[in-house]
Amino acid sequence: MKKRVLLIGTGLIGCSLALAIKKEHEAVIIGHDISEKNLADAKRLNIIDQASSNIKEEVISADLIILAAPVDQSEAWLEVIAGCGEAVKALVTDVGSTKGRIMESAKILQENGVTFIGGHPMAGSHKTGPESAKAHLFENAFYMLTCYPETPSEKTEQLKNWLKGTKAKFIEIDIDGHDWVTGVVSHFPHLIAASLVRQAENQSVRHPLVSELAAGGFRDITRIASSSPAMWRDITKHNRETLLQLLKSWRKEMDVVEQLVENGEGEELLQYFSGAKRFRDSLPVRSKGAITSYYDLYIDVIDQPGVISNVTALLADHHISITNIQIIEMREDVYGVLRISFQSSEDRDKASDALQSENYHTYVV
Ligand SMILES: NC(=O)C1=CN([C@@H]2O[C@H](COP(=O)(O)OP(=O)(O)OC[C@H]3O[C@@H](n4cnc5c(N)ncnc54)[C@H](O)[C@@H]3O)[C@@H](O)[C@H]2O)C=CC1
Ligand SMILES: O=C(O)C(=O)Cc1ccc(O)cc1
Repeated sequence: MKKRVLLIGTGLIGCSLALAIKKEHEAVIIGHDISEKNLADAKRLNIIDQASSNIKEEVISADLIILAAPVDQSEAWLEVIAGCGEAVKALVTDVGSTKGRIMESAKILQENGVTFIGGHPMAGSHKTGPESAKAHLFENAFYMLTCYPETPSEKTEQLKNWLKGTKAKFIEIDIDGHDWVTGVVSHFPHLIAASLVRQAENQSVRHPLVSELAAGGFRDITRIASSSPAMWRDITKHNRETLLQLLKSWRKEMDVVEQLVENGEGEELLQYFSGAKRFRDSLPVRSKGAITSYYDLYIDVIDQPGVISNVTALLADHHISITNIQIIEMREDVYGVLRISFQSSEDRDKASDALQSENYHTYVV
């Protein structure tokens, strides 16, 4: 008999996992969601095989349960699963960006002999829902796993086997370590990106050029501020302690910066920026990190009606999806530049080949 996977939350991450599981396993995937639309889209796109009709029965008959709703909601689902008692035989996991509270709440499953292993695939997008899901979303990305000291290692291996189609790099990490590291490299940068954008908005009333000039690089460094506010609300609530500690140390860092600016002493400033450059330049270039990278391709285009739709239609014909498109400069009869972002370097290379074969001039910066 085919194994049964119950996916609770048929959004971007849940559906991407479902697609990756389907590549490697002959399982039946049952979806459940409070959004009728997302559930229907997941079914229409053949990501799930069926929508759940009786959720308690599905919990009991599942071999694997994946909680892929926002972190606050996944906590509530743990209680529903615990309520099904010892009849539950599934291995249970989640995809939440934070682990402390989830792992604490999931302890109730142990009383029924049910294994819960926390999961966090460290890749995503600012898009949501099943239509943005991709089987290769997690390829080469880190996939953090958190266990209890008593979790049998064969259960962890079982989960990795279920998820092998993701082609992610699994890392087992302790719960506090997870929330600290992701706090530093993902959650805290999100707070700062949001506050930078709000600062620019506040200052834009003083000078209208602020918005104009915030295009380009400012948009790039604040890109993550455009991802789901509801998701980040929940992450911030769940990783509160880490974020408060990081805010304290950031304030100290800002005091140092303020002093440097006030002193205006060249050598001190040079040392500060050199230190930042040194550490940044030492970061691995080719591996994926906590914040999704986008792969940009630049295309020279002349301003003629329909040029953008020609480019996007060509890419659609080659089944290449784009994550963003921006015109950098375009005046009548003058060459402009289109910047198109892709989710992988493979997509970017395919796009470049397709466009060059139609005589477009493309380049990577
Ligand atoms: N978006 C990203 O880049 C990443 C997100 N995550 C985590 O993945 C989880 C899901 O995020 P996404 O897939 O990006 O969001 P999404 O918005 O695409 O999907 C979430 C889904 O959960 C459903 N949902 C909400 N409340 C529910 C409930 N009570 N019961 C059942 N379904 C419910 C929503 O209707 C939606 O279909 C979050 O916990 C997030 O922290 C982890 C890694 C990356
Ligand atoms: O939008 C982006 O670039 C991200 O940073 C995606 C992301 C969001 C939340 C996570 O827990 C992990 C990855």
